[in-house]
Amino acid sequence: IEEEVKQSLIYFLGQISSNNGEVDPSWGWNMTSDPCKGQWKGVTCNAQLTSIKRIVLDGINLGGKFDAKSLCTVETLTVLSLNNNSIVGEIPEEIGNCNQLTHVYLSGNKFAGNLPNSFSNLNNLKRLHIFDNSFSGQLPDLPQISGLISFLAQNNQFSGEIPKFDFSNLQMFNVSFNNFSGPVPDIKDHFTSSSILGNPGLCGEPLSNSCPASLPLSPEKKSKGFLLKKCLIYLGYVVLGLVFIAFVIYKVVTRKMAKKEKSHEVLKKEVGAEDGSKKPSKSSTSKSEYSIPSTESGIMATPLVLLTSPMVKGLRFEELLKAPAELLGRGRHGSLYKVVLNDGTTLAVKRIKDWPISGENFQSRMERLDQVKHYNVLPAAAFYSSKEEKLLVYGYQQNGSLFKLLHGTQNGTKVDWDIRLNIAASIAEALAFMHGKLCEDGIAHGNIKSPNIIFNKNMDPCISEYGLMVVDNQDKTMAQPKGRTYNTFSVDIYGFGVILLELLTGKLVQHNGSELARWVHSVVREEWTAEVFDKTLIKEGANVERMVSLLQVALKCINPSQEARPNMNQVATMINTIKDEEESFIKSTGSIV
Ligand SMILES: Nc1ncnc2c1ncn2[C@@H]1O[C@H](COP(=O)(O)OP(=O)(O)OP(=O)(O)O)[C@@H](O)[C@H]1O
Repeated sequence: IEEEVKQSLIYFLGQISSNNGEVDPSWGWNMTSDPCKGQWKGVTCNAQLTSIKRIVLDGINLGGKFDAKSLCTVETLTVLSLNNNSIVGEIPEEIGNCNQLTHVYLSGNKFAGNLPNSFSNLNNLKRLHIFDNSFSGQLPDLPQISGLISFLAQNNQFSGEIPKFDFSNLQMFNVSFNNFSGPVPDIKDHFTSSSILGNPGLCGEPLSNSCPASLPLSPEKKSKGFLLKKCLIYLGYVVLGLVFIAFVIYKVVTRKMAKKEKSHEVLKKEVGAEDGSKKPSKSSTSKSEYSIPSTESGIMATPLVLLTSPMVKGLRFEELLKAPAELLGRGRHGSLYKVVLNDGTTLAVKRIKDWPISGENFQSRMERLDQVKHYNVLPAAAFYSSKEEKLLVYGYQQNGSLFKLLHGTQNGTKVDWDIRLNIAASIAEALAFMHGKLCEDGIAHGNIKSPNIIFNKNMDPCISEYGLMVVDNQDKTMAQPKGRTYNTFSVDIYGFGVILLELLTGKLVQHNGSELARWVHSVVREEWTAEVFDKTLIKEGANVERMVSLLQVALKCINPSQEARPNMNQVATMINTIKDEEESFIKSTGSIV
């Protein structure tokens, strides 16, 4: 664990313990001990002891303030539990930086003020329990967090309307005894009135006081409203007119520019043809023989497009092509190179050939993908596109892939059940998030498999190459009725199901997983289910019931009929339930947390 992280956490504990920053020495939080080796009270880490996952400091008389900035230097924190203390003051906006948090338990304290808006950015959050405090003001946009399954905020002073949660996804919900007002949202199929009681300003079913019918407008108000409406309509016409004029100007200018560029390109081509040494092509001698070979004439039809990652700031295409490159793999769709830049930055560059996608479509696809970020999805840092090839630039991740972890020869690496379940849950969450955000754009991953799950510097799993493949014929799974269009999203779900099978059986995947799927089906049919699981899991004493539950999720995902497969949100919820069961089991046996 980095020194900076330790220092920040010790500061956090000092602030939250009391007002004078003192830390109880018997809790072991000091610079000379390791938070992950059981020496820091209430801290637990991942199985490799490389990153902090949980901080649980319930009922130990903490009476200071909550310093989110120092806490959130721990990027990997998933569980924060500070129930039943006397913590005072507000929760700062910086809590939004702890974006790995899945469980936040702050009940029974003296927290006051608003719940910051940044809470709605915690898109991995599942359980938020803040009851028995003095929070006030309106709630942030919590319904934006699609995976939230439990929200308990009773006995506070929250006001305003109750946000429009998707109550069918919530397992627990309680906002009773606050100052909420307005109509009660439609909870009746999911929760009883006890979830909303004690809010004098609320009205409507299932409460006994019905909401007042909206009052008719007075004539004066009516005419004012009419005038306003008229003004807005005229304003709308003016804006539309302006947009149209701007569009025409834009078209004329871009057409002129395109003409100019074309002639420029032709000129460049001619120069290139005259002077072969200027071509950064395969045969070029000016370049290291290990650099990325280019199949093209060397004319850069389009420049390298840099996305929002700071890693490639100011990088030029020539520099990328000239840098020493090592071929890491040659897949079905292209090759992957490890490239080291002059300043030591290490990149992974994927070169895709013959992708029948127009430059414009490719560009807008990449730009859209750049807007959708998830901690467990590796973002592209830059791209290059020409007719013949596309290059995608990522940060190089040195910790290998899931394929390597499961089937590699790293001697003695123990991939226990806890690690496997956490990998499954993180990937499911990330894929559900991406599917949700990119559903309308029709951009699925297209090639989900264990070599495309790679580990970042914290050893957390990341999905790589999202959206790089438009699914082709070979990727289609079997037994689809003829003429039916393929849904790339459900191809991802099949791919994810095969990854689950790999995690459970430890077996290698061949032929798109169809053989492994057949074998698993045959064993399960014969009711030898336990035979399916990886022997190391059985030896470790992993809970067979929960392994069977995960196997059932896998079998649902690889259902030959696309329509019968669950969507990624449902898959993530099922796996999270298994994980929750595992966590409460661990809690009840007292081994962790
Ligand atoms: N950003 C990265 N950093 C480090 N290693 C990576 C990165 N991206 C992919 N890899 C690893 O490099 C290897 C080769 O990747 P490549 O994309 O060529 O293989 P592939 O995904 O099997 O091919 P294809 O997708 O074309 O079928 C894989 O084992 C993968 O785990």
